[in-house]
Amino acid sequence: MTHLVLIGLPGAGKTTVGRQLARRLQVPFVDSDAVIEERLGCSIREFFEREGEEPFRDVEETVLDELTRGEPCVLSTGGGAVLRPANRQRLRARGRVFYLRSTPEELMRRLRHDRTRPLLQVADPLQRLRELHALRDPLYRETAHYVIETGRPSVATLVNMILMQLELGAEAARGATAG
Ligand SMILES: Nc1ncnc2c1ncn2[C@@H]1O[C@H](COP(=O)(O)OP(=O)(O)O)[C@@H](O)[C@H]1O
Ligand SMILES: O=C(O)C1=C[C@@H](OP(=O)(O)O)[C@@H](O)[C@H](O)C1
Ligand SMILES: [Mg+2]
Repeated sequence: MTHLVLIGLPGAGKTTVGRQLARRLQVPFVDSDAVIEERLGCSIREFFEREGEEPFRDVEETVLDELTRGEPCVLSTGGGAVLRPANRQRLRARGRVFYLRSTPEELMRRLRHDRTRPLLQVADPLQRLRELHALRDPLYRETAHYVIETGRPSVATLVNMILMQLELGAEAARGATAG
């Protein structure tokens, strides 16, 4: 078992799907944002407002490095985990990475009433999600081993889709060894 890493924009379902996936596999679940908040002693939103984005990214890089060296787990990341090249390389090299992909419109529907996402506390959050999508979609794709479209499927179906991809990957590896 290696680290199973979930990446994607805010609202993609990284935390929700990750928790269920870990339960199904009976492995530990870690959300890097929760670890960061514990370390900061305050919410990410408060830290963003007080210190700005770069100090947050520094802590995020350290935490992601530590977690991907540690015990294998399902690791749900924050939406900006792919911004730094070092993070992209480490996540891809140390785990199997799943990009939970969605449209900005669907993400907006999910996060309409959510006030915990610092990057979306702007006058036009849908426009912000569109910008983030345009900027980051190539970075998520570069980092991921698998892309999972999350528009319609329920959380339980998404978990099954991920498990199926893992099983197919394991079969292909067995076939390569046998052949
Ligand atoms: N596949 C899905 N279908 C419908 N709602 C979802 C789905 N995945 C997540 N959600 C909902 O969207 C919101 C954001 O999910 P969350 O797991 O916090 O996303 P992330 O960690 O990627 O930012 C939550 O209210 C969650 O219940
Ligand atoms: O997209 C981003 O840059 C961020 C996403 C957040 O996590 P979620 O993707 O779980 O909202 C959190 O890490 C921080 O607010 C920054
Ligand atoms: Mg999350």
